[in-house]
Amino acid sequence: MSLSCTALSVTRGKRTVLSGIDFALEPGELVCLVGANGAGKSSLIRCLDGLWRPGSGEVSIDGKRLPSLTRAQVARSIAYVPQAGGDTMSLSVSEMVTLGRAPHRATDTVSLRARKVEAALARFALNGMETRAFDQLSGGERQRVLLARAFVQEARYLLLDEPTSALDLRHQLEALRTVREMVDELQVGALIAIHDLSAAARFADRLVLLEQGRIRAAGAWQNVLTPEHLRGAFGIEARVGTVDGLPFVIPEAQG
Ligand SMILES: Nc1ncnc2c1ncn2[C@@H]1O[C@H](COP(=O)(O)OP(=O)(O)OP(=O)(O)O)[C@@H](O)[C@H]1O
Repeated sequence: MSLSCTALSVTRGKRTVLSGIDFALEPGELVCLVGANGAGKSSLIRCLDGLWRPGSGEVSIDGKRLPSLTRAQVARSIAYVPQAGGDTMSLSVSEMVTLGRAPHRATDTVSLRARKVEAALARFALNGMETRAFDQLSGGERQRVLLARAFVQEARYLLLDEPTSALDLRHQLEALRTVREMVDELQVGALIAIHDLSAAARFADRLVLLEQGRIRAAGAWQNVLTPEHLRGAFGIEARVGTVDGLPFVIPEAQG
């Protein structure tokens, strides 16, 4: 079982945004997708969720090719959290999170749905905010609501596009820990596009580094976050190491 793509290429306008991507995400693993602005991280996530059709190549969910699946079928397998700011519906926090149960409408009882939503609100520290309007929340609060909505969806695969970019340090750590727990306890597969390389190395089983629409490197963080790859993909010199077993990446002062 996996969420996978083979020989995926995407063109937008005259621009090739992804080229020859082979990738598979398996249940029970957390993969971080890293790369410079415009490298193609969001584009790959949109293709894997079926929101964008690739120009060539194919995407499969557990062996079934994407164009043959309905949106409802995709939603039972994949929970997608877009970059912050994409969602501006004027619903309450509790209504937004409840939307995550839509794929289970046929089998949910009212009380089961309420219990699941309540558990998700608690997990993302949203208790007491249930009646607040989503579009009046701060960026970080919105991200937590969108994570709770993905959590309650109980999909096998999670696609998270920069889910922690607006979170403060504590909530960032808690959100990534929660995703790690979901991966370990519930055996979901999670793909997270993220700019924080230290956090990526800390929480992911493996990293995929994109550069101009191609995979430049993939594997254990020690093999991906090398001086050569960081220079090539980001144009920086960086110090990479561990402190008490926790990985860090610190850019050097540029001359
Ligand atoms: N709708 C579009 N039309 C044309 N080009 C697009 C479109 N969406 C994205 N692109 C281009 O595709 C490339 C990849 O964009 P993408 O958003 O996937 O990058 P990213 O790695 O997620 O970047 P960031 O870190 O800034 O979020 C960029 O050059 C971008 O300008």
